[in-house]
Amino acid sequence: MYHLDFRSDRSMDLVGIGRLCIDLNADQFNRPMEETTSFTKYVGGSPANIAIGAARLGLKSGFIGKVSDDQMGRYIQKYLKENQIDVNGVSVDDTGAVTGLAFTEIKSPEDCSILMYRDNVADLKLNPSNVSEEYIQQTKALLISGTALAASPSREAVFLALDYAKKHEVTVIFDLDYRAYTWKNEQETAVYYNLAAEKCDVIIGTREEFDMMEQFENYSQDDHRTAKKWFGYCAEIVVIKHGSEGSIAYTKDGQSERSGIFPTKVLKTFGAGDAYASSFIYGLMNGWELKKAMEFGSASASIVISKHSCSDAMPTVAEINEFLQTASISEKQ
Ligand SMILES: Nc1ncnc2c1ncn2[C@@H]1O[C@H](COP(=O)(O)OP(=O)(O)O)[C@@H](O)[C@H]1O
Ligand SMILES: O=C(O)C[C@@H](O)[C@H](O)C(=O)COP(=O)(O)O
Repeated sequence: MYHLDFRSDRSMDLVGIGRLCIDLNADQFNRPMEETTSFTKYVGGSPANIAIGAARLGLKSGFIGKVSDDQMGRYIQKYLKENQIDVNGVSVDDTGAVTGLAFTEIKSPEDCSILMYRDNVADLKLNPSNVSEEYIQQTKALLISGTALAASPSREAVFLALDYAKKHEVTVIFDLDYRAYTWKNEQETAVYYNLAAEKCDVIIGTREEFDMMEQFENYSQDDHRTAKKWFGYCAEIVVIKHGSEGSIAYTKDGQSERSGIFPTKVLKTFGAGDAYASSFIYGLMNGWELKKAMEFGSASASIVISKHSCSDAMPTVAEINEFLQTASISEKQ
C-alpha cells in the first residue's frame, strides 16, 4: 500500500498560502445574477477554503496571506481565528488594496458561475518579505494554489515559500485552482504553473486545469501521460478530478485508483474541489490508503455542494462519517 511520508517533528500539519477573499453567494437560486437582490457573505478563496476545511477536520492549520486594512480584512482574520487557524502568517496590506470578491451565480444546480472582482486585491500584494522561513519550517505540508502565481509580488512570495519548503522537507501540495480572470493569457499561466508544479509532491487539478498547464505538450485528456510527466519531477501523487464523473489518482510507484462520486442534492457545484482537497489531504496525513482518502474527499465535496457556502459548509470528520453511513458511491461506467 502506497502512502505519502510527512515529517512528524512539526507543530503544524498544513499551511496554506494565497488567496483570502470574500464569497458573496446569491441568496436567490435558479436565476441569473442580474436578478439577484441579496447575497450572503462568507470567507472564500480556494486555499483559504482548503485550510478551513482541514482545520474543521482537526488538522493544525495555518495560513500565509495578505488581507485588506478594512472591515473585510478584519472579518477574514476573525473568522480564521474562530476556526482555529493560525494567523501569524497573515499580514495586513498598507497600500489601500481591497479584498477580492467572488460573486456566485446559481442559475441551476448544474449551471453555476463565479464573477470575481480582482482589481487591486490585497492577496496579490503578498510579497517575499511576508514569507517567514521559520513559519514554513514548522509545518508538515505547504498548500500552494495557482491563482497566487498570477501577479507579482505574490508570485515571488510563492516561489520563495516553495524554496523554503523544499529546504526543510515540507511536503508541497499544489491545488491548481485556475481562474482565467486573474491571468493575462494562458501561455503565461502555463509557464508559471509548470515552474511551480515541478517542485511539488502532490498535484491536484481538474482535467481542464492540467490541459491548460500542459498546453505546450498537448497531452489533452490523457490522465496517464499527465501523471507520468509530473513523476519525472518531484511529484509522488497526481490527482485528476473529473467533476461528476469522479476522480483518478496516480502514485509514483505505478499504482492508480479511481473514485466515484456520492450522488447528492446539488445546490451549487463550486466548492467541490476545495472540499475534496481538504479531506483528501486529511486522509493522506492519517496514512490512509489512496482510495479511502479519495472517497473521503468525494464525500466532503458532496456535502459542500449541497449547501450554500464553501468555507462555512466544510464538514467535520463526524459529519463526513455520518454521511458515509447512508451514502452510496456511484462509479463512472
Ligand atoms: N455533481 C456532483 N455530485 C457529486 N460529487 C461531485 C459533483 N461534482 C463534483 N463532485 C466531486 O467533487 C470533486 C471535485 O469536483 P470538480 O468539479 O472535479 O473540481 P473543482 O470543483 O475543483 O472544479 C469530484 O472529483 C467529485 O468527487
Ligand atoms: O477561490 C475563490 O476565490 C472562490 C472560492 O472562494 C469559491 O468558494 C469557489 O469558487 C470554490 O472553488 P472550487 O472549490 O474550486 O469549486
